[in-house]
Amino acid sequence: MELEKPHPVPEHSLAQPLVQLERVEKKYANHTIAVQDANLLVREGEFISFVGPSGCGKSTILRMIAGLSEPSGGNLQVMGGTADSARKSGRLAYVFQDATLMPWCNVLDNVALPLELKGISRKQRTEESLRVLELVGLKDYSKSLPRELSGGMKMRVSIARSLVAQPDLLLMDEPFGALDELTRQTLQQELLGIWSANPRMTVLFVTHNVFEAVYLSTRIAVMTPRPGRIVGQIDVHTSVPRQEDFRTSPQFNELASRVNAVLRH
Ligand SMILES: Nc1ncnc2c1ncn2[C@@H]1O[C@H](COP(=O)(O)OP(=O)(O)OP(=O)(O)O)[C@@H](O)[C@H]1O
Repeated sequence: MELEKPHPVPEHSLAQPLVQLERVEKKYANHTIAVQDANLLVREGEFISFVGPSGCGKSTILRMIAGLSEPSGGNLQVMGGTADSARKSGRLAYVFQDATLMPWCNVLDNVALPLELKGISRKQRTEESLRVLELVGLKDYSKSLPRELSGGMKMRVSIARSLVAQPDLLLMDEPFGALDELTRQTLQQELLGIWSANPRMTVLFVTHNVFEAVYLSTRIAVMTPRPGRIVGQIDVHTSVPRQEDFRTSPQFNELASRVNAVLRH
C-alpha cells in the first residue's frame, strides 16, 4: 500500500507542548468522579482522539481543555496558560455533536459569527467565510438556510464556523456521531485534508468509534469508565493524507485490535 507524504507533524521532542494534563481530576458537585489522574502531553500539530465507552469522561476532558469546566484537581495548561485564558485568546474552537446553527441566519452568517463577535468588518467576514465554505465544499450554499441542508451539510457548516477564525487548537466532541456511515467517512477524509493543510493546527477529537479514531489520529488516548481514566496511548504512525485503502489494511486492523485490547483491559 502506497501512502502519501507524511503530515508535517513536528518531531515530538521539538514541537511546542500545547496542552498538558498532569494528574487532572474532575469531580462533579454530585460527587461523580468523571475523570481521575489524567496525564497527557499534546504537542503542536498532533491529531489526538479520545476513545472510550459512554460515560468514561471524554467530553469532560475536552470541556476542561476548552475552559468550559474547571478541573477539581491536578494541573491543566493550555497554550502556556490556564484553559480560561486560552479560551479568551480566541485561538481555540469547539465543535459539538450537534451543528448548533442559528436557524434564522443563512450559512454565510452562521459561519461568520465568530468573526462578527470579534468586530471584523463585513467585507472581511464575507471573504473569510467563503474561503472556509469552499474548504468544506459548501461555497454554493452560502445563502441557504440551515433547514434546507442535510445533516452532513449542517456539520460541514459547523466545521467551517470553527475554522473561520483560524484556530490553533480545534476541539471536536463526537462531531460525526449522528451521521450515516458514508457521510461520516467523507467528512473524516475532508477533516484530515484540512488538518494536513495546516501544519500548526492541533486537533483533539472525541469519539466512541475505534475505527474512526484509528483512521483520523496520530495518537489515540484510550479511556475507561468508573472513574474515567486515560489507560493507554497508542501512536498511529501512518502518514497522511490517508487513502481509503488504509481502512482495509492489515495495519489498520492491527491498530484497532490494540485499541480494543486496551479498552477491554
Ligand atoms: N454536569 C455534570 N454533573 C454531574 N455528572 C456529570 C456531569 N457531566 C457529566 N457527568 C458524569 O460524568 C461522567 C463522564 O461524563 P462524560 O459526558 O464526560 O462522558 P463521555 O465519555 O463523554 O460520555 P458520552 O460518550 O456518553 O458522551 C458520566 O458518569 C456522567 O454522567
